[in-house]
Amino acid sequence: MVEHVIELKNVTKTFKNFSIDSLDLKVKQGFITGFIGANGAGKSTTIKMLMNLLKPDSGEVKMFGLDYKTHEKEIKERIGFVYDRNVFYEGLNLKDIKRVVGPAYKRWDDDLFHHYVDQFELPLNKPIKTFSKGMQMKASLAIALSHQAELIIMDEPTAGLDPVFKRDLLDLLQEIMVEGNRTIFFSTHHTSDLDRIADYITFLQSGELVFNQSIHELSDTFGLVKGKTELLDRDTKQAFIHLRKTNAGFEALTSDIKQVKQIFGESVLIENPSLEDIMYYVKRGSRE
Ligand SMILES: Nc1ncnc2c1ncn2[C@@H]1O[C@H](COP(=O)(O)OP(=O)(O)OP(=O)(O)O)[C@@H](O)[C@H]1O
Repeated sequence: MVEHVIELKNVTKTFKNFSIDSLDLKVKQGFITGFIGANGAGKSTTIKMLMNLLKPDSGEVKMFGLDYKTHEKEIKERIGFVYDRNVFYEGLNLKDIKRVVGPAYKRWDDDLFHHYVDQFELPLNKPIKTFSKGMQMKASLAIALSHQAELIIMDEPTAGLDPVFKRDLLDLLQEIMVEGNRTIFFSTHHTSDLDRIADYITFLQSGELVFNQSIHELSDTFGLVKGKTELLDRDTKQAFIHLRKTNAGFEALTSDIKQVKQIFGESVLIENPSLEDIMYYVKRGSRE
């Protein structure tokens, strides 16, 4: 069994006004990894390369240790790609989909399909095109689970969902992790989703990987530092990715709590930043 279900090595993809440059990324098997980054950071482009919907200009994409060039069918069998825009014929209902899609997968299980359709409270006889966004997401997830996908890849699954439905979906994702060695990799702008369920966070900015770390490692390294403005000078400022002045003094992000403790001792307050704080300060810091 491979430890990393996704492995990108030196992946480069260049568009006219954007590029992903030498991206190295490993996603661990058996965990939920959240994929974050501002609009246009390259998340969808990366996900498309994982799905072989887009080919890198150079570099290597390995899924389950396998290459699309030689093992496309096997890889696709093992991945469930979940999105709201259903690629299946929109006029079809779930019963038709079972008939059409099921036989395409070696490990398709009709009983499982009915189990999830029941659990997700989806109608079997209504055309998919009449489904709400949330229902389409669930339908897509039911199909992925019915062919027993080991890796579930989702591009912004919670976008546009109401808070109750969203929570429902996140609970579901957590539930399906209990069964076996599944891996979930999904992009989102809702960092609170990740505080709730993610084990690892992959953060992309302008096509570059900022970090790919466990939530625990993040809270060990990143700190939100608050203190009096008098503490700041050219040297001490170096400890921060970015800082902003507030009415009360300054607030700044560090990726090296130890160093901040050495420099400032007890004179500053160090809090645990939210993912949103980290994204905000890293983005601002990169503009300096
Ligand atoms: N086929 C393409 N041709 C040219 N440029 C493209 C193409 N696809 C994506 N881009 C550009 O690549 C950049 C990254 O887009 P991408 O959709 O991967 O970002 P994202 O992180 O998913 O953004 P969002 O969070 O807004 O969905 C954008 O500037 C986009 O305009």
